[in-house]
Amino acid sequence: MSGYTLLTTPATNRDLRFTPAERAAANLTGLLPPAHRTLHHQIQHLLQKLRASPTSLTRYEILLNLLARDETLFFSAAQANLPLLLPMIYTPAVGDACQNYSDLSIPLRGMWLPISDPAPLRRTLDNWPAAAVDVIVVSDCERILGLGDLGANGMGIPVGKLLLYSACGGINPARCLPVVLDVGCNTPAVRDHDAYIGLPIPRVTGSDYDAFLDQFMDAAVDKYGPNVLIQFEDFGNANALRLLDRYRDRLCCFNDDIQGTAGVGLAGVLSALRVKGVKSSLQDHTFVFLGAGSAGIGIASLIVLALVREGISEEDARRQCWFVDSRGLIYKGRASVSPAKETFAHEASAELQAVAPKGLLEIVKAIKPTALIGVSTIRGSFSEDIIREMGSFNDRPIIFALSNPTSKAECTAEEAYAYTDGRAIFASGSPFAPVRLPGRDTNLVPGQGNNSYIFPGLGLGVVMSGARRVPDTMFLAAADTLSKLVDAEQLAVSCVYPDLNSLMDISASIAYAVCQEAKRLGLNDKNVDDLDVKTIREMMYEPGRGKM
Ligand SMILES: NC(=O)C1=CN([C@@H]2O[C@H](COP(=O)(O)OP(=O)(O)OC[C@H]3O[C@@H](n4cnc5c(N)ncnc54)[C@H](OP(=O)(O)O)[C@@H]3O)[C@@H](O)[C@H]2O)C=CC1
Ligand SMILES: CC(=O)C(=O)O
Ligand SMILES: [Mg+2]
Repeated sequence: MSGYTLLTTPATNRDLRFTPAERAAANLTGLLPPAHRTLHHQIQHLLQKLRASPTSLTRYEILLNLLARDETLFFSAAQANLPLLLPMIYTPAVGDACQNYSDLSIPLRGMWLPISDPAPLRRTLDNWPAAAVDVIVVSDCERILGLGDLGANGMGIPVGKLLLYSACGGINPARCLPVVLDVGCNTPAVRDHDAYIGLPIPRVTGSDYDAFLDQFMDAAVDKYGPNVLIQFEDFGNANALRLLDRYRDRLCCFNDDIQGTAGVGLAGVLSALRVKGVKSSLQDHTFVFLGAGSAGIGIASLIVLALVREGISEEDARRQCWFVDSRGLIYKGRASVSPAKETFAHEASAELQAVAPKGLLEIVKAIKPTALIGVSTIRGSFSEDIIREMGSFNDRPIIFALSNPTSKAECTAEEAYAYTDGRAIFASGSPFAPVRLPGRDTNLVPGQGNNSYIFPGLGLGVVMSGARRVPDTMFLAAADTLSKLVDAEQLAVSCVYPDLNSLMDISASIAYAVCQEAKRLGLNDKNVDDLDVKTIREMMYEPGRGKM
């Protein structure tokens, strides 16, 4: 490749970094101004521009435009500055981006597949430029973060997840495919907006929806082979678990909101057990989940798997997890309990049944959980009195406000710490800054309990091992690995996740654990015997090195 093509191909463009000799050799003379810049200089300039940029949307535009022009600069900057850039391309900014998608000045990226298109999906997939794809992130955008149904505007999520696959998980961006299955949108304000980019129809459901999903899964496997990893993302509650159950034993797929979140949730809990002052066994804990959807049921199911591994019966393990949904506490015999919720519907005394519809405070008083996990999308639902109540019978209450984006978090880090005199072990789905309580001389550091700690490394392990399926035990292995990477320094400031700066290394460790699990289960189509963490780390995509 040379000349104009070299400059206009994002993967090869090195912009003002081309040296005079390279410019002469590649017919670039005259196509670039005379100045020469180093990568370091350009990263610093980018960071300056981002810091001066006024809103999350303008920063998102800067970054997505850069990505479409110069992948080396984009991923080099991202990999070297993950704590700064992640919130700009992922949560919380990606929520703003999806809510304003049709007004953004960014190049379109990914494939939108409308259910109304009569062309076979298999043929449409041929329009994607890459012949080989390792990972597909697909959404029907019915539940974008905690923001609801955003229809085709939800593309920011598959795109953002795949940027993390490359920036944190070392998968070559050329081998990633973001997909929106456009089956309509049930949010009138989105659908009826005159600039809406998707199908302006109510959501298609039932057998037509299922047939479309089947067609997509078949087309993806036919085009990219049985080892292509398909990640379901931000499907609504009525479909998420159902689709996972439909495909998980047939294809190489997982649901990130159920299983990825489970991995990060369990890892946070395991780390919390190591924070000074907390009882050291999972068996001693009682969990109350606010929200009984994909994320909550996913986390609880993996906690159950971890407890069963410790020798607890599955039934007893489930009894350690209680759920509260929009109708109150779930218990055996309550009305409106779906099969997934039924698994965690326990016998409840008459007193507890009486408390069930009264709200979270009364439920917390009655159950006295050691851990309160928020996956409800309801900002402020962990109110001051609830947090204080958690602190009244726990030395170190575990309080995870995992709903995204920040505007949907059940409470802030500051609230969790302030109302427990700094005793809360807090984590949140979107980032919060460290908190210094009055009169203290050290910060408390909230960990980011986000599945971004899990899916990049998990996907990398699946790709490297050629695993044909993605069983739950891979998420157990990922959670164990993630938790073990939290060091004493982090635990001392109540942080239950490792430093975000080390996400590439974390992903290498998780990938190794996943490869070993694939081998243990006989699922690996590739030989993993020669892989260790160091080898995996060296194979991961970094701009200019890119062995993956
Ligand atoms: N940190 C992370 O890594 C992740 C965070 N999340 C976040 O978690 C949140 C939930 O996601 P997900 O589980 O997939 O969503 P779902 O739509 O599957 O589930 C939402 C749940 O919240 C419940 N809920 C809604 N309103 C209330 C209320 N007022 N009180 C109690 N419960 C309520 C719903 O109740 P009902 O069943 O009665 O309708 C439902 O059970 C989102 O904000 C998402 O961004 C999700 C995945 C990963
Ligand atoms: C993080 C994530 O996957 C979500 O909030 O949906
Ligand atoms: Mg999600």
